[in-house]
Amino acid sequence: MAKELKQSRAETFVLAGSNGQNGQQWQTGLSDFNHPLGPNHKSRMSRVASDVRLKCAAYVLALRPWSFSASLTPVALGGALAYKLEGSVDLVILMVCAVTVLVVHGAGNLVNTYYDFSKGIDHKKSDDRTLVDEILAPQDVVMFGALLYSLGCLCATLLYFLSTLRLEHLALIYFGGLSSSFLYTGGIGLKYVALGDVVILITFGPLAVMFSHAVQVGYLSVLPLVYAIPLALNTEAILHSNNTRDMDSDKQAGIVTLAILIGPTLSYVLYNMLLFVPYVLFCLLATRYTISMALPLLTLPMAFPLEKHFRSRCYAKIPQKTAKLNLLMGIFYVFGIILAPPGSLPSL
Ligand SMILES: CC(C)=CCC/C(C)=C/CC/C(C)=C/CC/C(C)=C/COP(=O)(O)OP(=O)(O)O
Ligand SMILES: Cc1cc(O)c2ccccc2c1O
Repeated sequence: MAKELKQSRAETFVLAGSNGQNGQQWQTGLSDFNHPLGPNHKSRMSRVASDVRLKCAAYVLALRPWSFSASLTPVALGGALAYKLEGSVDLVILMVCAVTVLVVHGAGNLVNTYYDFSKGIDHKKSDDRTLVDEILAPQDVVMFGALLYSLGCLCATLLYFLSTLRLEHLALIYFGGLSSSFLYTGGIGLKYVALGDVVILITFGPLAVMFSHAVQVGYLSVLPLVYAIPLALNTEAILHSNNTRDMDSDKQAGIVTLAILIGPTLSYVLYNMLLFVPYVLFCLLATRYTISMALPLLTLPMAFPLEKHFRSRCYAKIPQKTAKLNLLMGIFYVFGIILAPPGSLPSL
């Protein structure tokens, strides 16, 4: 009985997100009576189909796709740099690289879901309630995570055959990204000892941009590391707002994050720095090198309301809203690089 209740709660939760599917299900149910093999056959089929759909929706929700901009924009940036500074971009490599990074990021989110739940950090009011609300079982999350890591390794192997990058360099960056995604909450759990911010700054910034650039051009370069800085700072703003929001519950659970260490006032100062320093960098690039670097400044009007919400401690949807800003800033940054006149961008 309790199990049925939980399942129906999970179904309601998932269906609530699937715009207007209910009406369609009603229609399917009525047409069951006209099925040649009898009403039960079709209704069982449609129940199985709807179960599969619900399960798939639950898996997608568990990945927390709102955060995917954080891994897609550095891949696009690495590709744009390769195109602009080296004159080449292979769209197949770009796509495979995007899938590789996305899949490792998704797996990292699942590892985070599993360990936060097993350590009692996620609770009824948490953002991530996949396991708390029993939408999926812990074993489902483990299996899905393992599947994504395997898919990531398959994609990395494909990249080895598509790109001229040396195996040792490809493996170094790929397994660096993979182990960061696991160790963020798994194993030693870097997030729980205030090192999560460093992991995010490195993996979603220099590492991912360098990976995307290297598979395009076939060698490692320090240039992508420099270009990654503005975007990495903005991505870290997503995590820092997340950790500031969760400060009290994280403290209660006995873990330490940077937000807990510095307290709410300095957290506000840090959030502002992470939010606005990239704009200062874009201003410098636009005035000293090329005006196309001013394109990301178009997102500035989105940043001010975020600062205001943070100041008034309305943290509720700040990580998701910062992720939206991150996506737009990344897109404009990439276009700024693509549209820059030849030879106008800073190179080392
Ligand atoms: C270079 C290559 C090949 C891959 C890099 C791929 C990436 C970007 C991996 C990073 C994976 C990673 C560290 C994921 C963790 C994601 C994360 C920050 C989850 C949020 O954790 P919490 O701070 O617990 O947030 P919630 O409170 O919302 O659960
Ligand atoms: C779920 C989640 C939550 C976050 O706060 C993130 C912040 C930066 C990068 C990725 C993030 C993420 O995947």
